[in-house]
Amino acid sequence: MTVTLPLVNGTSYSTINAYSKDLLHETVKFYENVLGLSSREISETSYILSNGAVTIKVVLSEDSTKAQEHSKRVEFFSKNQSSIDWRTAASSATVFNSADICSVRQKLAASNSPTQSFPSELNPLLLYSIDPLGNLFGVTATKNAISTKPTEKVEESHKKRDLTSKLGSYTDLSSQLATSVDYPSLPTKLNPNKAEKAIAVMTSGGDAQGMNSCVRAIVRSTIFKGCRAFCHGRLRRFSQGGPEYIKEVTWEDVRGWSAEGGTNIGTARCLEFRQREGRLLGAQHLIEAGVDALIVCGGDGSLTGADLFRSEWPSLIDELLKTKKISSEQFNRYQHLNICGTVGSIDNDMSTTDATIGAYSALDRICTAVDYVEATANSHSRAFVVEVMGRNCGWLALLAGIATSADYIFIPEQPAVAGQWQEEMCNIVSKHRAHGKRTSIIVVAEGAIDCDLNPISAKDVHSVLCELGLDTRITTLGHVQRGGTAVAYDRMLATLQGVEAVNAVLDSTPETPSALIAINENQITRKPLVDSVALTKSVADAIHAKDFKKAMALRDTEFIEHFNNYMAINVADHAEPRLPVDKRLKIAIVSVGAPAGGINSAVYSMATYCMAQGHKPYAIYNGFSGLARHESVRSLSWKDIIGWQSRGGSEIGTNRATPEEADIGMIAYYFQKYQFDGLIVVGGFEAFISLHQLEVARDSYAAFRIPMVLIPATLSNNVPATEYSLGADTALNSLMQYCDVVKQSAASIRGRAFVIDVQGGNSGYLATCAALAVGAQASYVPEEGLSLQQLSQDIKTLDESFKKAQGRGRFGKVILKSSNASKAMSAKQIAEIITAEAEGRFDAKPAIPGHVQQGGLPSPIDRTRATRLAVRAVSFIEEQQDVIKSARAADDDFVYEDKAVSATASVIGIRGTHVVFTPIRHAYDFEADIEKRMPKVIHWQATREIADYLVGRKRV
Ligand SMILES: Nc1ncnc2c1ncn2[C@@H]1O[C@H](COP(=O)(O)OP(=O)(O)OP(=O)(O)O)[C@@H](O)[C@H]1O
Ligand SMILES: O=P(O)(O)OC[C@H]1O[C@](O)(CO)[C@@H](O)[C@@H]1O
Ligand SMILES: [Mg+2]
Repeated sequence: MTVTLPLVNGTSYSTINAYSKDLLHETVKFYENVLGLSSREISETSYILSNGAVTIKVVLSEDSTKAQEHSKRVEFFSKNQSSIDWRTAASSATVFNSADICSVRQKLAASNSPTQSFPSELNPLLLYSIDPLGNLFGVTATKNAISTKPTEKVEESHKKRDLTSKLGSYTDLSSQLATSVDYPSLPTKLNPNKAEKAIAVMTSGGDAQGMNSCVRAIVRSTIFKGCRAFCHGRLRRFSQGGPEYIKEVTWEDVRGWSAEGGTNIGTARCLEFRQREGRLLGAQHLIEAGVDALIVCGGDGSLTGADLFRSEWPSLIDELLKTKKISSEQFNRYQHLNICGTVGSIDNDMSTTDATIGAYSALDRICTAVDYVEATANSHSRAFVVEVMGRNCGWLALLAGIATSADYIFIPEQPAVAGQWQEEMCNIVSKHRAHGKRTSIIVVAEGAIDCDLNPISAKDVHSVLCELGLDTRITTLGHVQRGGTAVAYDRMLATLQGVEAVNAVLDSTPETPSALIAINENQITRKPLVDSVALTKSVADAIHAKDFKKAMALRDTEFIEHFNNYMAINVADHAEPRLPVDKRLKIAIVSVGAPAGGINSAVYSMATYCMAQGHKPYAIYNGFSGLARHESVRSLSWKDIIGWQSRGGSEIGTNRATPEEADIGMIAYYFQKYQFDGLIVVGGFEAFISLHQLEVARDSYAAFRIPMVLIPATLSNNVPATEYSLGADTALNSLMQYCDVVKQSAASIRGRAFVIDVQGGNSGYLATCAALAVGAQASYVPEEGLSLQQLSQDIKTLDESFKKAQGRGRFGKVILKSSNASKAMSAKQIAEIITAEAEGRFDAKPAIPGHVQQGGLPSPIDRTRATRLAVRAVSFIEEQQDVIKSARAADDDFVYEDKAVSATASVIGIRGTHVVFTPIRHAYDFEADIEKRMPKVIHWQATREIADYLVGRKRV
């Protein structure tokens, strides 16, 4: 089945891309859940965005009768489309809208419905519709009518994906059909007043790394969309100064800002704004400066203020009119305050978003500091109490605790029991010492309290440890945590959120609730500002009311998951295991492929979590060939893995050989010998192939009839069934730092560009993300290839840009070229072509970071994600025991084809807003391009468009 949906003019590429993916996913789910086709009966799924249309393709297997019948059904329906005429309507209206669906309904009802000649289970046919806001609807066509409500399943998935808050109002389809109301027009680029719109950005509260990227993205996106950009330059405060402090800014003003720490437009905490008079003055200044929309980048406090400002706006302008501070024209024009929030704060304390801009950079500073402190602590066998920021939120302390495998943490959400924490902490520290650890690291959040709300300070903890007899020091990290430049994640988050904030204010109507731009797992989302503020406040209220259970529940689910993981792995091998003896397993871990940041963290977390549960963890050293040749299996003890959480490379070695290459028979023999109950494979595409080989080999080798999970880990980020692989973030940071350095060198020379060769096999992920993070002039990736026309266009753009530079700094340029983007042209050759074409006006040099991209120490993101995925993988192995056991009971007759059994070998991945397990068989058969060693669907495609337009790159 192929469905082609024409794109709406002006709908952002990222929206369409994201929803095409959802649509494809829904289609497959529909086939599986509604029509009962198994994944094996669906032989191909893909979507293509081209020529102003998205084409969703689902090919059903020819050898399935059910599938054939369904195909006939679709074919019949397709043939009747011309008489129904909805496709014509769709192409003129450019969407399937309510009117089109109405017309299908009427015409189908009037016609002799074709459905009656088909078995009843094939009756439902789902029509999909994407409205101009990107909402996805499903409609069921049955014998006599088209049900006007989205099917239950689609409705459920609506709820799950939280489209309502993501994209503004979701109007029930049935009411739309009944009244035939038209969808609101898409305003982003079509807004007739766009040229008149003045969009201002301000940063507020404590500074945070990444705020500059956010401002840069807002300014450039605003200008790109044909509006005027303003910054509250030296204003520094909402209500201080006059309109003269709100300055118009140009494209060039924000050049190079992504690589700078802090916020260049200044920030402050403004007491006056907490009072109505302060907000009144703020309103007056905005109106006098002619600002139509305001984007605030700040923390929970700033956004609380912004929300209050929004709610008070009508009364503020009333008063300004009455007191003649503004004219009646101004009053009429500025009736509605168009305001939007992006969350910039190192504290990560805003509800409804997983991360705030700056939080991961601050975490990076903390982890680096603790890694440094570890070395001196180890030398003296000392204890260190490390105090971290976070105000009333324990996120930084919790994540730092996981990432550095700290011995104990204090966070406000889970206060220590007054009078008891001393003994508990000493107990754990002593046990760790007894097990051979020479250092003790205690992380204390600055807002740490006990359950009576008494603050617990670093000094309090220090005294207790001294009493225990430990040579103890305090390190207060302070503002170092807000220092330095942003990590890649924050630059990307800030950039994508800045772009989305501009879209949100342009989409906004007086009826639209003000948006907060959030991120949930990997997806940029919009949430109603008012709800986010209220939820954030309720966490503080709950803590204040000593309702810590509620406070914890109100933090996002990821926070709770991190907390539980920390608690579990921290008592590994010391406390009584959680599971009864008969539930305890032997679980092995093996690394396959190239080293990647986070592999050690995954092994550490897997092993410690296994110990906490009562399982026995085994490491297979040096990949499958190590096992086949040298029986390199060792059970891991707590002492073996001290410090692994934060180490780079792979302590258990790694090897590219797949089981078949290594000797699958020998591997089965050793699996049998050690009686493994579960296997975790960590690695990239070879690991993916390996897991598939093991699953297929279950047919012949009983030893593989155990639950098996792949934790994707590769800097290429090319493993199917996940949008994210461990190691990609570490690599991205290494590459980004490298780019910053050469960019600075290029800027000093004035007229120079560097062409940087980027690793990643056939995947353009690294080059694409690095381009976004550093503001590269262009990136060439294998998915697109490199045409001479595009190169020539990029040289022209470079030329224009250097002309504008007129010898000023900040104009250092980099071009990123994935090694496999072109076999014909290397980075060196491209640099030579650019130099020759420039005829002396500027030059270009190649730069090859090579294996530096594998990174040194794993980034905090890779460490903490590794922990999360490893704990989930072990839980999966536990949960799947019963399924596999009952299948195994049949022995020779192992139910190989059974869907549930085949799903016991899965890839754990992050997809959209969820951590999901995808059966390896499904991922291999339908989601992988084995020849290219790539997933079929490229999820980062949309960011390429953004990266391009933010540097003014033109596509040919
Ligand atoms: N309840 C409120 N009412 C009005 N304005 C507020 C309120 N809370 C905060 N603000 C405004 O926002 C500013 C910044 O708030 P705050 O100091 O809490 O920082 P933040 O935005 O939370 O950032 P961070 O916590 O990262 O430093 C305050 O100085 C004040 O101007
Ligand atoms: O910038 P100041 O006034 O020192 O404030 C420090 C506070 O700001 C933050 O760094 C950000 O909110 C907090 O973690 C810390 O409590
Ligand atoms: Mg705050």
